[in-house]
Amino acid sequence: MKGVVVKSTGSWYLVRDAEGKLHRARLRGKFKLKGMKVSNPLAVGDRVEFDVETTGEDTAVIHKIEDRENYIIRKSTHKAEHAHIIAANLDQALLIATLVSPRTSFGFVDRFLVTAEAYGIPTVIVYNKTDLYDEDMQEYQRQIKYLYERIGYKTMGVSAHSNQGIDELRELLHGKTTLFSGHSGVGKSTLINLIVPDLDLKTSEISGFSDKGVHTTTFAEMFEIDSETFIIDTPGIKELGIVDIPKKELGHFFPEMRERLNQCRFNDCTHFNEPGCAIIDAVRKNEIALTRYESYLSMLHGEDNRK
Ligand SMILES: Nc1nc2c(ncn2[C@@H]2O[C@H](COP(=O)(O)OP(=O)(O)OP(=O)(O)O)[C@@H](O)[C@H]2O)c(=O)[nH]1
Ligand SMILES: [Zn+2]
Repeated sequence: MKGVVVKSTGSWYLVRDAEGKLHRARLRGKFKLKGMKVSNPLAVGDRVEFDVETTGEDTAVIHKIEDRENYIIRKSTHKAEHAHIIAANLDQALLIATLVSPRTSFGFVDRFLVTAEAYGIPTVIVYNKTDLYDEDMQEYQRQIKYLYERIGYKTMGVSAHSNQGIDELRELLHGKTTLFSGHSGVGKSTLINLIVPDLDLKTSEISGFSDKGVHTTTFAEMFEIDSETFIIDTPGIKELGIVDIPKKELGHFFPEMRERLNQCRFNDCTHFNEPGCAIIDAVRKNEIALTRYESYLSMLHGEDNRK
């Protein structure tokens, strides 16, 4: 039978078959993945082939993993040189952000978008909590929308509290497997609860304490909206995992820079202070947003502005 992994604890898996039935499964023997050092052979979203049998508590045995269209990884907590696959075969990622309580920085948004570009995952930026935005903030949000849509990222405003934009959000998800990401407190759980029927995710009141270390053992999970629409939630993982991008390639992951890279005087231009740089020129002419260029420089210089 064929199925999709909807939950992975590392030792056993929950697999959804084509009819929507769930099977508790384990992996047959040892699996080696081509060319990758990973601490977990199988992740949420993986498409597998399995046999139904009864072996103790488990009712299925997975014997084949299909090649992944894409995947996101983080460094393994166990072995430094190993990667841990968080989720696989994503159609899109939603970056949930807010302008207030807590405000999401451009640095975080841009870093997320760069990682998504590197993984090849289309991203939509969703500003939640619009019910809290006053007129100035609404205007600010329109500017942000313009800024990001100009470079190809769909941006929308929603409110889980007043239901604004929720129908449009449902439409966006339909027929796709979508990863929900964003800082703690932006309203991921509240939105997922609103969208997935019969689900009761714990939503937390924002406290003054940071959640360092609390979530580190939680695993990604896939929720079914209907037979062809799924949401993947990654508790405690605010970013899109890790990618190592060489400095001289960083510009390729900014769409508005990508299209201008061949216009720089020097082939190996880092767009920092080189003469004849088409990127710096475009920033001066306001064709590239200053906040985007600032995010680029901060990533180029290895600053961590994820906070
Ligand atoms: N005003 C307003 N508050 C919201 C909205 N959506 C969520 N909240 C509140 O924001 C707080 C955090 O929401 P959660 O859904 O727990 O946020 P989360 O992103 O899942 O946070 P973690 O579980 O820590 O990752 C809660 O108090 C929610 O009630 C909204 O649209 N408007
Ligand atoms: Zn340049």
